[in-house]
Amino acid sequence: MFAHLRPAIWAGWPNHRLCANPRASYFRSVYGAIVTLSVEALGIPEVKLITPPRFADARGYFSETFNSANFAAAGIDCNFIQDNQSGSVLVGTIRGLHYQAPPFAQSKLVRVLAGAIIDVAVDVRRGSPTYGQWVKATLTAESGTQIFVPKGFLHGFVTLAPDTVVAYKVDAPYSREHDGSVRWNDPDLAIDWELDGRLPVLSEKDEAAPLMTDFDTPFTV
Ligand SMILES: Cc1cn([C@H]2C[C@H](O)[C@@H](COP(=O)(O)OP(=O)(O)O[C@H]3O[C@@H](C)C(=O)[C@@H](O)[C@H]3O)O2)c(=O)[nH]c1=O
Repeated sequence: MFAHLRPAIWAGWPNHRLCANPRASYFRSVYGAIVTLSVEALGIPEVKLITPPRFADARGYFSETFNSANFAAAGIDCNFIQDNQSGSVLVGTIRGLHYQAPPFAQSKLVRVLAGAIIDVAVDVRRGSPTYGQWVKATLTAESGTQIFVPKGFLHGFVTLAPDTVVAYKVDAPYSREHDGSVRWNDPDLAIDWELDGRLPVLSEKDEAAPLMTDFDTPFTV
């Protein structure tokens, strides 16, 4: 009699990256929903890929996109104090590579509300064994996957779909005086933005950002 309320398996599942990771901590309920917070370390282990559970039913789904206790238990213990959102009209819009210097350094928890991005985090912690290395992950509104970028990393993304909306939490307030950037196409970083020959859409600030060789990082491990 309640067949119309029977949960549907969430169409955004599976996320192939997590399926491929035998250490990922997830399982499915009898209804097919993912019921644990999944946290996967990326190539630089301080950067995490996170998939919160989604509970699907005939209406759609419900998801706790952030729960401070559950995230802290999974190792992401930040006091997020500001929520940001940006909308990018065109495919191939790049925002980045950005940071805020101490004492306004920010950890970021990034997700996509509409469309899709490739998100990039670059380690710029002086003395880090992975200094100058970067990781990237595809985030989509459909999958609900998030990326955690700690302090000491440059952050940027490229949009893969028109009208992409990105939301992120930060644990320090915006400070124009501490805002900094490094050039998105720095030759030493050589980030593959997967632009397929397209020219990116950039802000004037990002177009004129300094190269890594001229960047005196304010971060140490
Ligand atoms: C980031 C930020 C910007 N602004 C203002 C400043 C400016 O007038 C306008 C646009 O700022 P931007 O050009 O820096 O916006 P954007 O290029 O989207 O900057 C963002 O890029 C991504 C990749 C990040 O990681 C973020 O931390 C942030 O740096 O918004 C705030 O008022 N508060 C904020 O927290």
